Amino acid sequence: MSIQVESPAKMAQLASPVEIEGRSMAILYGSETGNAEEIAIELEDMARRLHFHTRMDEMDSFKLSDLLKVSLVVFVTSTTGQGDMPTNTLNFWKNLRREKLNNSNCLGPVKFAIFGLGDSGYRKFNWAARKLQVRLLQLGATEFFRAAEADERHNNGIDSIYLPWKEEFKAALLEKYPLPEGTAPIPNDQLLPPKYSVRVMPTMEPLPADKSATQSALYSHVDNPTPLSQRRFEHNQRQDATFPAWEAREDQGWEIRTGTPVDVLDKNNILKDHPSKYSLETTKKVGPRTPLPTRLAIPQGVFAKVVDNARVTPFDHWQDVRHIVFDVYGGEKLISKVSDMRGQSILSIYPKNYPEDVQELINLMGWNDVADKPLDMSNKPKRVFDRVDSQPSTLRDILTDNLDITAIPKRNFIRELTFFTKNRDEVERLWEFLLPGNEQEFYDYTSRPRRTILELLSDFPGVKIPVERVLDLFPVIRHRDFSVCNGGASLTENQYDPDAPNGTLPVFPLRIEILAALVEYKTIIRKPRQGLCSRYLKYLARDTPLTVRISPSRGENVMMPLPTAVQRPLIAVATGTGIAPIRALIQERLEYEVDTQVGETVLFYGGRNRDRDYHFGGEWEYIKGLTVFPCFSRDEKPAALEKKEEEEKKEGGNVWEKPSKTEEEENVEFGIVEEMDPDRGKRYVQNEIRKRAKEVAGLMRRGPVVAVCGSAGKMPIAVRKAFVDVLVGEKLVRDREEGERWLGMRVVYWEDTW
Ligand SMILES: Cc1cc2nc3c(=O)[nH]c(=O)nc-3n(C[C@H](O)[C@H](O)[C@H](O)COP(=O)(O)O)c2cc1C
Repeated sequence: MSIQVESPAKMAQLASPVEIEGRSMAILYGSETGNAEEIAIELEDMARRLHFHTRMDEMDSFKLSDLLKVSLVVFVTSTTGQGDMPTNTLNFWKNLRREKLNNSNCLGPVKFAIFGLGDSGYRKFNWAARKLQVRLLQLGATEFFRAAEADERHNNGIDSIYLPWKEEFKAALLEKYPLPEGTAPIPNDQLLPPKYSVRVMPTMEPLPADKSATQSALYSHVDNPTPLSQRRFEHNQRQDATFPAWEAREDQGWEIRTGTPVDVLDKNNILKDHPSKYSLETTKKVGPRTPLPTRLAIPQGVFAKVVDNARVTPFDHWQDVRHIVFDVYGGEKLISKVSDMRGQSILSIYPKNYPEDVQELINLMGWNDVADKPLDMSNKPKRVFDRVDSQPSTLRDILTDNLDITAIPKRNFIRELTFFTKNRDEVERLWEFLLPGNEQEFYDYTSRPRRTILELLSDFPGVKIPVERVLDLFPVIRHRDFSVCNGGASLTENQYDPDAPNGTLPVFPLRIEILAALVEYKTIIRKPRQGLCSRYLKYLARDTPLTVRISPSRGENVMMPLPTAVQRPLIAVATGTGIAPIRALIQERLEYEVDTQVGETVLFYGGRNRDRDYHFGGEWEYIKGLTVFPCFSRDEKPAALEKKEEEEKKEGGNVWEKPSKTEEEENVEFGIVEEMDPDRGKRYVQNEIRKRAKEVAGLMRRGPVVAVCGSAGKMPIAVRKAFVDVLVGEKLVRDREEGERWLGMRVVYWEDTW
């Protein structure tokens, strides 16, 4: 295939869309982890090439009245929670649902199209897109093109539906909005002008080379209270300053020990279901250099300081779960806001890239001369935050704080790279990934092994991205949300607010705790995979300052334990780190004990092994009115399991076994089928609920609050079925249908799963 390549030097000759009256498009997205945003970016690129004047933004940044100002609106939204709208659509959605708009036909002139992203493993498949579509039609808007519902479970994921939809959509646009004579669509192999503007300002001298090294060394340890981690702490001095020598040595370590690497990590839950295959065996003795603890000017952000960062799972356990404690300085306002959230709050953390990764990218791109000079960013994405110190950001700063250089590369990114290499072989190889019919190759190279942008760029050394394009090309780092796991507005001893001017009164910081399961695993790529946030949290040291955000639990069915709800019994079901919001709820209820009769609490906790993942298990016996039924799926047959894991190890851990059980058998074991014998399956929470039918039915009669937290997928479905089984079995209702109605009307049923 031969492709005409623009050399970077000729970048000024860009193909610009022409202005055509009555040809404008808004592309509005709702996204939690970036998939919908990525599609919105692609659709905008397509629309610009068809000479539409475009505006692409999160739904929440768009006013309802602005919908009337464009020729077309394309909505791209994922579904989150249990059929919920994504967080960055909630304001827009609230406005759209205002009662006074009913029957107003206020969106009469609006033409729209919707693309939904979902996962058919969830009961409410693509509900966000469906709800949005229904409401827009109710308000008089017209659907310009058929809606699509992409399913992540499809063979090629979202693309299976998206790619053909996009082609049809493009054809419909050209048909209904024909271009004037003499104007043709801009072909895909011509570069469009950048959307954002970045310019290196030549004035500032580069920072001294060792400045960042000295400062970050102060923060390069994990502070754990356990004796083992104490030993780690003592050894945790940087031993080798020249990346990547030390880490690379460590990485080779695990590969030699485990034999052949693993090549498949493409199924949900695979890591959890086959921990011995994918988890890393060693714990590193030396942590990498951590990013500078500079704080970011995040809107509604508050200042926080790390108080503790303790691993709560044993070191030889496959999963590193952290209990991380922060002091948050938000003053009276924050304290009252958190009290209002009543044990259901979310802490958002903004992770950063590590200095060695940033330096590697700078080397690869040849940016060493400009990396530490200030940038003029007159137009930048909203989520590119400045640092609090108000110095102009440098390229190194934004690569550290804002741009996700270790994300899995998406199609847009690869397509743009074709413009920035002079090497024709590279251009052809990059294009190969993008050609129709090559979706599998693209997936095998990117998502399957979880290859990062940085790794892709080192596979294509001819690619040199101009600094002016960085904001257009790299995805922006997304914050990660964690359920706060302590309740009550717990204040710590008075301290001085580090942000306040000298001489002001001491403040009481708010203590906020989270339980974070770090994502670390191996694939065919030699270097272990680590989530960006996991890596950041793993080495987050005591006293590290950072900016965080605290917000109420999302979703439309958030259950607030208001005083009346507190008097009801609570049936809590938690698996693994799902215990975090439940612990917060339990602690929050205790706050009411002084002047209210708090209802009793029953907790069904599900884990694998009592001695490995019974998070906070030691705390329960001290809580009045709480009964706990812990169940551990792997404690029952340790010998058999050990044997199986040994066998997996001998095979080198690289063979993806077909499940030995059929879906139906798995469902029986998992308690999803009706009328099963609770003693037949493993010790899962749903089986335990059936086993305790009498106690559960007793609580059900009293209109309890039911809270189910943990992994999404089969667990919440199985648990709900178990509750219905109990209602039927204990003759509270005649049949399952009535049981479902009971749960809907007589119980406050809250799910928080992920
Ligand atoms: C915590 C969580 C909850 C989800 N809930 C649903 C759901 O209720 N219905 C659905 O169809 N998909 C659900 N999904 C699947 C997402 O919609 C899907 O992964 C999508 O690609 C995410 O796109 P985003 O990155 O733009 O948010 C859920 C995914 C997660 C992680």
